[in-house]
Amino acid sequence: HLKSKQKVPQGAKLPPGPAGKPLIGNLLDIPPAHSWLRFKEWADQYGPLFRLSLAGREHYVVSTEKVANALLRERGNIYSSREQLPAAVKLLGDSLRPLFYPHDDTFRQSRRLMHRLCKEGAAITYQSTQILESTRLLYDLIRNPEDYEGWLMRYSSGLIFRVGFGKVMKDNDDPLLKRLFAENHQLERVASPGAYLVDTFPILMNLPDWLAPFKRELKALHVEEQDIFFGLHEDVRREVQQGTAPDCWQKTYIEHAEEYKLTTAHGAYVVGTLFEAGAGTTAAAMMSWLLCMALHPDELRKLQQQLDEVVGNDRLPTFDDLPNLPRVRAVAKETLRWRPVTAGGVPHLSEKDDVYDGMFIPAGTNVHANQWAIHREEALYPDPETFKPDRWLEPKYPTYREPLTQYPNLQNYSSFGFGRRICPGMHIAERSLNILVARIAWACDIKKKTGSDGKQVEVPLYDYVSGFNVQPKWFAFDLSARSEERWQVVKEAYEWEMEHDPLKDRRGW
Ligand code: HEM
Repeated sequence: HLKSKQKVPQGAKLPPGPAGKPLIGNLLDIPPAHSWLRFKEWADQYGPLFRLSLAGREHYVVSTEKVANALLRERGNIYSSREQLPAAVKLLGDSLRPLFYPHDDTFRQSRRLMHRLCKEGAAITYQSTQILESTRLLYDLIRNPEDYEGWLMRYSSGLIFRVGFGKVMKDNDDPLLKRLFAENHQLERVASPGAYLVDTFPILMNLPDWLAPFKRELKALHVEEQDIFFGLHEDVRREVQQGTAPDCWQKTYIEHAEEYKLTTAHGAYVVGTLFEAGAGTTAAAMMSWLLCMALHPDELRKLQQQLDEVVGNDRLPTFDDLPNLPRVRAVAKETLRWRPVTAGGVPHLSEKDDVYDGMFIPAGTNVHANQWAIHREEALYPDPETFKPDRWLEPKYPTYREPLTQYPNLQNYSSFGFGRRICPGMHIAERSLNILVARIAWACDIKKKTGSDGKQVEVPLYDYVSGFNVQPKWFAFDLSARSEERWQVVKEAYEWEMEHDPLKDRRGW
């Protein structure tokens, strides 16, 4: 049903775009990494909706919030599918259903389950876990700032470990965590179109296994993924039977399974997906925030000033402080604008022929909402290359909104996608980013390093890893407690949290 009639209707035309080569189209014009930068240049040249053709497949790139909302949100009945990569689908088949077929009941039930676990009312109940894990983060970050990537990963995955499975992550070299990340890394590779040649040339799929090593690789990958998710699910199921399971997503699912018409494998997969989608993204956003602070000491100072006024010197910020900390929320929001985590957007697939603003969009088009460009639209974000939290705080900017006790917030922000596919973890992510920004800025100074020659060691503006989650490559900067008193506050909070940890007897240390 995805086949377009491919005839451009009368009065409409195809959108503009760079000219391609015969057969392969624009395939070779797309840089293998950081493609959103090239896409932004093309948007400047061709406008907010331009067309690429990749080996016979249509890829349209959207570069303003207006067009993204008009298509992906307002016409969500057409634009809510995902491309089913032939390599993945042929080999993995049914197990991908929860996330791929928007008109299939499995998809609806999966999103319903995710909503139950992650909606705002639920997210509020995870705040105490965010307080606990953020206190652990501070305690270790101050003692060993060089390993900031590891501590942020432990925070974001440790949070989901606790609320998702009732398990505690000890260190950032937890063996299960390593397995999950190795797996996640592979999955991102498989999920990026073109990673497997077979997605570009489906005919390769017909090769026998011995000529097609990628087939074995994919199968092994999926077996490992199922194995991990199923293992976690089984652990919780056993505990539910024994009456010892702590409250967690798996337990909620197991106890209410009959309300969701999902197979056990799909249910386990849905909860596993929340982990896969939520851990790396949150950590990546915070790595970019550290970069922003190292680059903008004046912004960190303003942030600390507000924190000192609202919170004082004697205690760490809590969730109750956040309505009074608009600058914390503005800084988090501006970080996601300036260095978006899913920079090129997560593509949606259209399922019906459509016309927008006189331009024809055939069924089966991959629509990319390029956040890098969306967040740099001059009219909305004047001086877009400048990191400027004030644009969310001062009435003279187009993005300002009243009242400051509520705005800025991250709800419906383009960073979290659009319409029926909008990030279900948004409420949890928003709380994580806000509380981490508040607590790290309250407790720590962040600045560029001074080299042995007495000069500042520069921090690169944009030296990012290539991959699905966009995070700065490890960089050198100084982080330390703002004072001995504040370090004492952190230590005491840490001891209190460890003592009152509801999963204390499950920690194993
Ligand atoms: C800073 C943190 C995060 C960012 C920037 C982010 C961003 C996104 C984006 C852009 C999408 C695609 C939306 C679309 O297709 O229109 C997405 C999907 C998703 N996110 Fe997040 N996310 C974050 C954190 C989280 C967390 C904490 C969770 C889980 C607790 C989560 C779970 C998911 C899931 C399961 C999907 C797939 C939804 C679907 O395809 O239907 N995310 N996220």
